[in-house]
Amino acid sequence: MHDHRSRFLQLALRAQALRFGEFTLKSGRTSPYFFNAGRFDSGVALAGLAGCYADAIEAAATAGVIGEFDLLFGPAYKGIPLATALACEYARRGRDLPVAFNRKEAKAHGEGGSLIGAPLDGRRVLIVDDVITAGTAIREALGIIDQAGGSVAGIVIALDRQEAVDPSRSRRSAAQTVAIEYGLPVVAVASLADLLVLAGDSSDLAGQHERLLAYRAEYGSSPDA
Ligand SMILES: O=P(O)(O)OC[C@H]1O[C@H](OP(=O)(O)OP(=O)(O)O)[C@H](O)[C@@H]1O
Ligand SMILES: O=C(O)c1cc(=O)[nH]c(=O)[nH]1
Repeated sequence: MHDHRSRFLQLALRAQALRFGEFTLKSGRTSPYFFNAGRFDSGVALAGLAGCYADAIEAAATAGVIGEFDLLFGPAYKGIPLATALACEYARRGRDLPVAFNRKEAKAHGEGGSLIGAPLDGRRVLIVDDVITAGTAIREALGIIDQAGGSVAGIVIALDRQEAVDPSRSRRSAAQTVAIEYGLPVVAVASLADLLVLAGDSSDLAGQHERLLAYRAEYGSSPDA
């Protein structure tokens, strides 16, 4: 497993951002695990997470999976601190990248509108979000960026849950669907497959491994779908 993958999963477990139990997802599915990026709730935790994103992007760029981008966009809400922390990480690595994000409810006074930060017009935008399940949040972000005159260079997320959008019809995940439909690279720091490897190797997570496997058997995507 790539260093940034296992480092991210360990950080997420330590921050209790990765939890096991019974959780209702935005899609309505009941999941035995949940990734809550909001638990990266201190400067040190966010800096560690941002380092994992930056390393995953660098690995994808080296592999030729992702091209040039010149703005980071974080979809509300959890994408906002993630894109901001990643911009700070890039600054630490010597690159000053513009950053922008949206409001879920447009503001009617002051500067108004629903976009905050650097203008998107004419920019090659990298979307920075936490997790992809059914792809609803990512599709919304694609629409926002298009409307604002930006072009999307790719999407980076912390965790690809690798779930089939509609398992009764196909085993294609939301990440695969977005990649095919929009021709965009989707880079994940880690995926359900990585979590399964970790859970399979860890005596602490032995009890979770079976439940994760059962969930994947029911909803999991297939790499060649
Ligand atoms: O792929 P999807 O099925 O859309 O699910 C994943 C999205 O769901 C959550 O966002 P949510 O809209 O709950 O908002 P939040 O960032 O405000 O928590 C999460 O932060 C992802 O963005
Ligand atoms: O599908 C979701 O709604 C979802 C899954 C997950 O692991 N984390 C999250 O914030 N949302």
